[in-house]
Amino acid sequence: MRETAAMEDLQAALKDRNLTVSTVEDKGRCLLATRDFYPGDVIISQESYVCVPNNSSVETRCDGCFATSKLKKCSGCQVVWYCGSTCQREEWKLHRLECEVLSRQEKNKRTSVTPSIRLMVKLYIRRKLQSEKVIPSTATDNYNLVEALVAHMSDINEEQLLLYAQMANLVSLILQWPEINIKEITENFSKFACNAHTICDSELRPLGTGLYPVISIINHSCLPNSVLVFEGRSAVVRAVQHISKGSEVLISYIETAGSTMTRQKPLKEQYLFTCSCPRCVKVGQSDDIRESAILEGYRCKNEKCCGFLIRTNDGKGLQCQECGLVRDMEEIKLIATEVKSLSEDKASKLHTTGNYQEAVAVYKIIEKFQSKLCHPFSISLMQTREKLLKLLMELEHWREALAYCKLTLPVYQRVYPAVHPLLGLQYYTCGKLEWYLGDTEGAVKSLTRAVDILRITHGTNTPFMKELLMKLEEARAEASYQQSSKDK
Ligand SMILES: C[S@@+](CC[C@H](N)C(=O)[O-])C[C@H]1O[C@@H](n2cnc3c(N)ncnc32)[C@H](O)[C@@H]1O
Repeated sequence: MRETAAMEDLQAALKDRNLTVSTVEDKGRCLLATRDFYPGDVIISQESYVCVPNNSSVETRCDGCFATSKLKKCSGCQVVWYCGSTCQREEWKLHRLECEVLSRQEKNKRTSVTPSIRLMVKLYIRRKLQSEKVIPSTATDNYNLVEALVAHMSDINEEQLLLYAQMANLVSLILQWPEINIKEITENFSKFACNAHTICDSELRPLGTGLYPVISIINHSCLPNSVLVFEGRSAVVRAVQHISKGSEVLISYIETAGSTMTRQKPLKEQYLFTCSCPRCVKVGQSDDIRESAILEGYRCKNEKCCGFLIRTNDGKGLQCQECGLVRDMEEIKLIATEVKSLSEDKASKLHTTGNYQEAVAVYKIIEKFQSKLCHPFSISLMQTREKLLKLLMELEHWREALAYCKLTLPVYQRVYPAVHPLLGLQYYTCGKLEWYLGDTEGAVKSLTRAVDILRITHGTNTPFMKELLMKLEEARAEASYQQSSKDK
């Protein structure tokens, strides 16, 4: 009864936004558009029901705004950090109770309060405060919406279930509420796994985790018509394609650059479904096999040939489908083992310990090996170049960074649709580097491309977008000044 009323309230609230919740075979609930939406339109935005920053022993963030500087620990619980009194005050209604329960824990046990445990503790505190009317509830902000989320309890494996049960016990020990239901907390951990969202900044760097129960009604597609971005802690879904009235709103839950098998793995493991979007239904078809071999396979022995390779019938080699040359499997394995050991044992350790110069040297060796091993459009080669780009930017080696950025762009253009935030952000990086290096014409081109994409995915009102638009204006003004000087 209570759920029906909550659902009716939600439908009424969504009606004003030209949306409705429906159900679709094999997917469960879904969000439908009741009018046409166009690229850049905000479909829905929502504040989190609860959220936590990704605090760890190496990095801490403010609980209110996720900032990393000028942080002070809450003097009560010594667990939660704030950047100042504004954030602390805004969070106090909820943190007051949390502070109380965390302070009861022995000091050394407080370190076991991981972000997921905190998220659950906060969920229960918010539910309590809403039921006691200390915090107001609305049609889009109430615990009934959390109750309606899918949990997939019958689909998760024993090991996972045991882990959730142990975590639920810990939450119960922290809260020490007599009415607490461990089975329900276990189920809520399972709900977090397939419904919570990673909160990112405008450049898609992860900051925290949040539960947005209305946004969680949106299903996945590897070729989505919408994108989820965050403005501070608010989740905003924008159309990236024309969505006609009656169509389902779809976002992507995963990194969509990758073969069908690569994409299906996390969807199956974390979200417990087999995707049948227009990209996934092509699995096993010749186009799909070709694309997988290009993105995740090896390059032709002839360095001038861009063909893709398929395993020979005897399994001893890989044959180029363009020129017919066969590459020996043993030779491939040898290089692949070298790359693996360099990446895992050396490069990433150097990177995480801040030895950027040495990390660059090792990643350059890896890149050389991968260039011999992988197809020019290979995703792993692109990821190595992406790491080199980031490291070189840290080291302020702008020219080299730009060269790597330019090498990644053709792969970005191939693996992402024309309007994708990561493609827009890569053009932005390219434009900034060109601008620093005095290539005004190049900067205008790249920044224009970045704006064309990011104004659709990110809107135009955030500080991030305002800065990008200002940079483009400056670059354009400089370009026209240079042109007029040439004309004189
Ligand atoms: C965030 S929820 C989305 C809303 C969900 N359909 C519901 O009924 O609440 C994620 C879950 O929805 C289902 N789902 C999402 N996208 C799907 C898709 N493309 N095909 C099949 N199931 C999907 C899966 O069960 C997944 O674990």
